[in-house]
Formats: sequence, structure tokens, C-alpha cells
Amino acid sequence: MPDTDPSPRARPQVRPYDRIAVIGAGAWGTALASVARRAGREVALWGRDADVARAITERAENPVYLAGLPLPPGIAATTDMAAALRDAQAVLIVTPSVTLREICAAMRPHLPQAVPLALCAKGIEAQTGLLLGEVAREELPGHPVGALSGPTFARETVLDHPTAATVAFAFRYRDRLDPAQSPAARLAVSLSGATFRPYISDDLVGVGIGGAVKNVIAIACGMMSGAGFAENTRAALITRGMDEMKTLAEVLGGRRETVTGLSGAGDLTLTCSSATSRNMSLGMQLGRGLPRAECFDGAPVVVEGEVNAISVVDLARRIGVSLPICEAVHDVLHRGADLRQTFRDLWSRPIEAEPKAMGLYFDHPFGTRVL
Ligand SMILES: NC(=O)C1=CN([C@@H]2O[C@H](COP(=O)(O)OP(=O)(O)OC[C@H]3O[C@@H](n4cnc5c(N)ncnc54)[C@H](OP(=O)(O)O)[C@@H]3O)[C@@H](O)[C@H]2O)C=CC1
Ligand SMILES: O=C(CO)COP(=O)(O)O
Repeated sequence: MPDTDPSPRARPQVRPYDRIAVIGAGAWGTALASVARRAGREVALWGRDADVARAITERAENPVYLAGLPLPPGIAATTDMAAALRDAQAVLIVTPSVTLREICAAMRPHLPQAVPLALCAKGIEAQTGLLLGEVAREELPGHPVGALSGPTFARETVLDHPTAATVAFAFRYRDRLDPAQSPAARLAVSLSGATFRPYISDDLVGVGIGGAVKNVIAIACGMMSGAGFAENTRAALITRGMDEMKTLAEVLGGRRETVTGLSGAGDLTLTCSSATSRNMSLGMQLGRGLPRAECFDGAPVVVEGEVNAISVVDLARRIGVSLPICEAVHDVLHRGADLRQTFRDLWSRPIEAEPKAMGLYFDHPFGTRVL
């Protein structure tokens, strides 16, 4: 494959998918439906709330998840899975990661044959340690499975702020011979618009790990910031958190370069920098000492990093990978560990080398009394 951009005339033509189904009418599902609609696609959006579906179809608004934001007209929202999937040429699955198996089962009887599926949630299945792509492959064999992931707050995307994301599908042999017909290329072109810019990847593992781990690191950043620490600490957590992503991705067969891309470093930077992130925001509230039940005023908010902390840490332990920041978040969230003491301990672990490959470890001179 050439590694430079050929002249415009020599670029292969990519056929977009004309009809796209989006499963999940929350903030991100609605935003992606808007992206696809603005790109000129016919869009069916499935959600389980009839009032929300009606408001999207009739008033071009999602009053629950994106209140006050005008959506592009022409999104056909429905609570009927069969209707949403009828004649779909590509499907975006956008419900929280814990629901993926049940959503796949609900889709199974209605899916057109071999239609590509792009997973847009961020997580790892807790009971099995499987990446979401593996879960979808188990539940819906015979479909190309990929992911769409990146630094993409739903509101900003709907507000048409320039946004970029990665579309990843494992390339089959025939995709390497004719990349223009690959699901990654076709979906990327289908969603491309004046302000939405997808990049193409074949590294589903690297993209999946980036999305799952960044949520946990964002909780860590929020915790430290809520506890009163400042920018030095956040920058250290982002950088060392990225190292945890790289290590895990590489051991599982993903690429380090993917982790430095939009779905890794990009998303990590976004979610660790802003209280708009639900993960960062949960960490901040806990860091300030709020009990979990009182965070978000008790509202049931999707915070993927909370479940991801369990699945990421379990997976890493099973395969012998050390992820100290994820472990710290896990212990505070799920083992009742003291937040400040846990982060003190994190800072006084044995001195090690950057990069790890140097293989150097020394005792920390102050042990756990360093902060
Ligand atoms: N919001 C964002 O900016 C972004 C989110 N994401 C990812 O997208 C995924 C979804 O998040 P987001 O859209 O923000 O979440 P929201 O909380 O906005 O919406 C969740 C949606 O999932 C539906 N849902 C929940 N449980 C089920 C279920 N068991 N069966 C069917 N539908 C269900 C909800 O339906 P109901 O209203 O009926 O409960 C709701 O429509 C997450 O993995 C998130 O990390 C990725 C990028 C950006
Ligand atoms: O994944 C996101 C942006 O890319 C959304 O982050 P939160 O789930 O933390 O809000």
C-alpha cells in the first residue's frame, strides 16, 4: 500500500453506506445519528423511550439527553428494532457497554445479512474480560465488527464544533487488496462532513483498549483535582495513564501508535481536562469527599470508567500486566480504600525507568510517607 497521498485523480473511489441504523438514542447515539444525517445519509435511530423517539422524529430534538440542541431534520427515530434495522447497510451500536450482549441479542433476528457493526461504547466486558468487539462477534457471528472512538463530547459534536474520531475494523485479506471497499473506509466516508472527520484504522484492539482505559484515568484525574491537587499532578496522571494504555494494548496485540492517536491520547486528553466528562466529574466529586450516592445529585448517570475500573484491572491481573493508576481507582471505587492514602501510595511506589523497557526498579527512599 502506498504511504503517501496519490494525486486526487488516482485516489480510489469509496462508496458510502446510504442507510445507517443507530442503536441507542442517548446523547452519543443521537449525536452520531446527527452526524450521519448531516453527511447526507438516511438515518434510523432506535431507542427504548417512545417520547424521546417521537420528539426526535417530529421536533428534531432529544429533550432528555441533548435538551435545547436542534438536530438536523429527517432522523427517523423509533422504538421498533425491526423497523430501525430494515435495509440498514451499516449499524452503529451506541448503548452503554454493559448492555452490549442484550442489545446484540435484541438485534439478532432483524439484522440484514453481513451488515457491518461499529461499536461506539467504551469498555471491556466485566465477567469475561472481552473487548466489546469480541462480545459482538460472539453474539452476532458473520458480521464485520469495528469501532468508532475518539475525543468526541456529544454536545460539541451536535453543535458542529470540528471533531475527529477513529473508525477501526480489522482488515480482512480482501480489504488489504482493495481498501476502498473495506467497512472502515466506507463508514468513514459515510460519516464525513464539514466538521466531522473520521480517520481509518485496522487496530480494533488498540482502539478498544484506549477507550476503556481512558475513562478510568479520567476518574483518577478528577479524584486528584477534587482532592485539591493541581496541573502537575493531572499531567503526570495523563502521561503515566497513557503508558498503562500502551502496555495493555501491546500485550493484547494492539499497536502503541494507535494509543498515541485520537482514540487513545486524543480521548484521554479530552476527558482528563474537563468536567464535561462524566468520568472526570465523578472523580472530582469523590475527591471533594462526596459519597458516591450523592454524586450527580443522585441521578443515574452513565460513568463507564466505574465498571471499566473492574474489567480493566481484572483483565490486566489475569494477563500479568501492572496498571498502578487503574488499580488505585479500582481500590477507591470498589474496595472502600481511602482516596488520599491510595494516591500517596501511588506516588511512593518503587522508582522505575521511563521507558519501562530499561527494566530498572529501585526502592523509594520514603516508602509510603512521601507526601
Ligand atoms: N456522551 C458522549 O459524549 C459520548 C459517549 N460515548 C459512549 O457512548 C456510550 C453511550 O453513552 P451516552 O450516549 O453518552 O449515554 P446516555 O446516558 O446519554 O444514554 C444512554 C442510552 O442508552 C440507553 N440504554 C441504557 N440501558 C439500556 C438497555 N439495557 N437497553 C437499551 N438501551 C439502553 C438509554 O435509554 P433510556 O433513556 O431508555 O434509559 C439511553 O438512550 C457510552 O459507552 C459512552 O462512553 C462515546 C463518546 C462520546
Ligand atoms: O467518551 C467521551 C468523550 O470522548 C465522553 O466522556 P464521558 O463518558 O466521561 O463523559
